[in-house]
Amino acid sequence: MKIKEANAGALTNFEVLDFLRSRGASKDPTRVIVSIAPSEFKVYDYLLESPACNQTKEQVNEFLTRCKSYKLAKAEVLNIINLRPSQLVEIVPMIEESEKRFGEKLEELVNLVVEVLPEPPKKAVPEEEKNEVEEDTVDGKNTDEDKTETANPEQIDEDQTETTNPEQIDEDQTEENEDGEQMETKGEKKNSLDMGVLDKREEVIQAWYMDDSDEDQRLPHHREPKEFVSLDKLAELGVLSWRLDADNYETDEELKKIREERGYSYMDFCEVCPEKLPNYEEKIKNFFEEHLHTDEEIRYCVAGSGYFDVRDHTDKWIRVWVKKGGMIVLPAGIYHRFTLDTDNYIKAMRLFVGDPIWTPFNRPHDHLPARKEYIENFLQKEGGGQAVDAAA
Ligand SMILES: CSCCC(=O)/C(O)=C/O
Ligand SMILES: [Fe+2]
Ligand code: NI
Repeated sequence: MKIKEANAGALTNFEVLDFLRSRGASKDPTRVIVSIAPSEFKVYDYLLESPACNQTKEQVNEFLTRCKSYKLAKAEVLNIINLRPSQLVEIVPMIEESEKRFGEKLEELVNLVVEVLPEPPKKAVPEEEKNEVEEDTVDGKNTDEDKTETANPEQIDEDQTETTNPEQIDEDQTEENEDGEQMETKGEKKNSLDMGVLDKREEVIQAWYMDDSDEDQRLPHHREPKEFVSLDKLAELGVLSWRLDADNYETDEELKKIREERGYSYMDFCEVCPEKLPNYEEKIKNFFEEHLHTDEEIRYCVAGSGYFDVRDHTDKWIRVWVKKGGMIVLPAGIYHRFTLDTDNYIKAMRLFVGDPIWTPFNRPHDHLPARKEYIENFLQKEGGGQAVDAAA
């Protein structure tokens, strides 16, 4: 993460801590190997004792999404995430005219904070200081009204279905993609509060590990507690994702660029619902049979939503929820399946390199070159975890 524009907006303490960790900051007492300045280590040590220490990107995203209905100011959201108020007396000083604006809903907001954001680390307070601390703070936490508790991050400068309207674009226009297909457009909004989520894709694409229940496939099937999977983790499995402007897909330059770079010359739409999809019941059943394709499966959700389930390195199911604006690429050879969610509707743009082949190869189909290549490229890579022999 590079901060290119100072004062572009404040980051949450969690983001600063995440950044420092990504650069190698750890509790390792020697602190000589990593290229972190002593002043940055001070920030790191401070943050380790703050609520940011136990937060995850998924939790912060969930909070950012769920607190939107309260129409809080950015500074208010920032303070809430950084300080994690767990009682009314703690949240009141963080919100301007809290009583007038929220009344009883303030309690709801506190409940949301407590539900979504984890408890901060317990401070080891020396006996003799205990009384003093209790006098100055509410519940052991500083609630100074004027203070926006951020770690001043600007200063860290570092360097087979029915189709409609099939379309074929000229394949010669396409170029080999070098890398960076996952990159966000440069010069966009830079911080989580502006974006509403830490990664704008995560507003329309979320992933989590599934439970083992046999209940209705259209239910979310979260584990208890929820175990979210980041989009970066999905990319390690070869699952790429973008957030695009689904209301303007005809003219969307970003989509055009992706299609050109990746050679997606073919395009059509697939609407999954009983009224629009012939042999609906049979198709729904087939989509949910675990299978692979010998080419990428590219789906861009332009309306509705649905679940694409993919297997991870250890053969566990990850559920990828794709909503309007979310586009994903499942690599050739990955075992996966698809189901509608309880809203029972999706309209997806299907893209393909050249003439489309939709054939699903139901598991097991491990002898196929596409499967072998997938294992080699994604499951046997360093840090890729235990590769799975699906034939077993
Ligand atoms: C939303 S597109 C229908 C699902 C599909 O085409 C497929 O291949 C799932 O694996
Ligand atoms: Fe598929
Ligand atoms: Ni398919």
